[in-house]
Amino acid sequence: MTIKKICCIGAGYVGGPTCSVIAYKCPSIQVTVVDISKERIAQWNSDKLPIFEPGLEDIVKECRGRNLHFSADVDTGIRDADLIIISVNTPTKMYGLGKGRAADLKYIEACARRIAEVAQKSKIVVEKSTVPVKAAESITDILKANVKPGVKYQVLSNPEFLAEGTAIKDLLEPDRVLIGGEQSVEGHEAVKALSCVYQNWVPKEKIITMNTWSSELSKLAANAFLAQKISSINAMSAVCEATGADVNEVAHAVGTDSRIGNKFLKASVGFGGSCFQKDVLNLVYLCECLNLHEVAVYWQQVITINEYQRRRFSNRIIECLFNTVTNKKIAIFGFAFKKDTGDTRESAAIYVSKYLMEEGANIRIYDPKVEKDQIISEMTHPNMCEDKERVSELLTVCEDPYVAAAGTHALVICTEWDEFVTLDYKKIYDSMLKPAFVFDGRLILNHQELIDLGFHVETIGKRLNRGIVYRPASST
Ligand SMILES: NC(=O)C1=CN([C@@H]2O[C@H](COP(=O)(O)OP(=O)(O)OC[C@H]3O[C@@H](n4cnc5c(N)ncnc54)[C@H](O)[C@@H]3O)[C@@H](O)[C@H]2O)C=CC1
Ligand SMILES: O=C(O)[C@H]1O[C@H](OP(=O)(O)OP(=O)(O)OC[C@H]2O[C@@H](n3ccc(=O)[nH]c3=O)[C@H](O)[C@@H]2O)[C@H](O)[C@@H](O)[C@@H]1O
Repeated sequence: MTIKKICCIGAGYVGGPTCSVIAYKCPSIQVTVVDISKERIAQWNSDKLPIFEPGLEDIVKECRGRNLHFSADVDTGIRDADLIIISVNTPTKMYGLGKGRAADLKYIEACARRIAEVAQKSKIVVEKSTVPVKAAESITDILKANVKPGVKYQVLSNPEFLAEGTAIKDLLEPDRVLIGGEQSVEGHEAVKALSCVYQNWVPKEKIITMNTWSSELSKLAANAFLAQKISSINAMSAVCEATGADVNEVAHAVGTDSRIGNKFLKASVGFGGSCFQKDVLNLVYLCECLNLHEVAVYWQQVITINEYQRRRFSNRIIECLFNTVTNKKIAIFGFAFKKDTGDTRESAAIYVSKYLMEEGANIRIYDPKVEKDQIISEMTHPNMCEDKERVSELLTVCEDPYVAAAGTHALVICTEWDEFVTLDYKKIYDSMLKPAFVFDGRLILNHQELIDLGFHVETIGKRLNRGIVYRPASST
């Protein structure tokens, strides 16, 4: 079977970039990305794309209108396609059975029901969203229970491994593409058809095929291993601070062992993003449902350490600021969950800001890519705050880092944006209240330079405390 038309349901961080790259690399395939959100589709069709991702705009501009289309007409997209990619959100369930841990599959189910309702010819349905093991079976059950005469479905698992901020590079040069399918002749044919799409730019040896359940579990396992690596180094950072060891040196020593590898060993204020926490919790819930208590407890600890790290860092800020931040002004540099993205989902900055505001601090947030409305919506989300008015009293969003820092007691780095490294810290120091504190939650700044300027510097996994040196602005 040759794929000529692809429809992707879900024009989000995954659906948008993934299908843009498919359209870019496969000019003979017509790719339509559909979404129930008319607003999101309008943004994809505009000059200001709904997501910031280096390299994305150029690809969209080249392909849009040629073989890449964004449409709010979900039914037509489904009806015309040979292959449908489901790329809708699978957030953690916030109610009912499995609340706070299980993945909410209601959007996936809605897609399956819509496909069954409108499809008039056979289709390959590709599960790209991250799901618990056996979700493909549920999709198959829904499709088969509502099948029309002459229509056949094959459901494949094809999880996505892109990381935000590097999505286009990850999609153009993936470490691997994973395709799981039914172990039958029809299943193998469907796997082959999807594999042929990828072979337009991905070397064949990088396309790994396996059974559906292995593929679904591999995605959860990959994210759990990555998150576990960060929690491991963050746990070590606490030991470093208590002993005088330096977490960067420890990470370097550990990471040069090729069996361990040097990636994902950067200690931080804690991992954020829409997926690590959600997917590890999803795995924990799966293990609990399978009666694998010890395994569930093991993976839960990855989340516990992450929460501990965010709390530990925030507590250190309070302790250093003479055990009270009430009415103090604190600048937060960076609100995105990592650099090169405007995404703020589960960002550590949200938690640090929340903890400090709970203590009565005035928070001044600056992020080069996150809009004011987005920051306010995160900080006033019902899960985050009980008193919206209090938040608006204590929170200021600034469009300039120097304005954000001026007149504050402390500066807190929450995101590793490159521009934070090259700011004029002399100018910042001069504009701050003294003693002026810097809390580097990303280990990106030149600490010695800051200390020489007169700052009191605190960071993760390293003791820099030389006592508080007060230097009036004029003497530096
Ligand atoms: N964000 C990331 O970096 C990665 C995400 N994933 C997984 O990919 C999936 C999608 O994630 P994101 O793209 O970040 O989500 P997102 O929230 O950015 O986008 C999902 C889109 O699906 C749309 N949608 C929901 N139900 C729909 C329906 N019934 N019909 C049409 N459209 C519908 C929503 O309106 C939304 O625009 C999730 O399962 C996630 O775990 C996997 C790898 C990376
Ligand atoms: O399933 C997903 O959604 C994706 O989740 C992550 O991608 P992403 O969350 O976009 O970004 P990462 O680069 O993994 O960073 C996640 C968080 O960990 C933090 N991090 C990362 C690496 C590190 O060494 N230390 C560290 O604190 C980052 O700052 C960020 O807050 C995975 O890297 C992707 O492979 C996966 O596809």
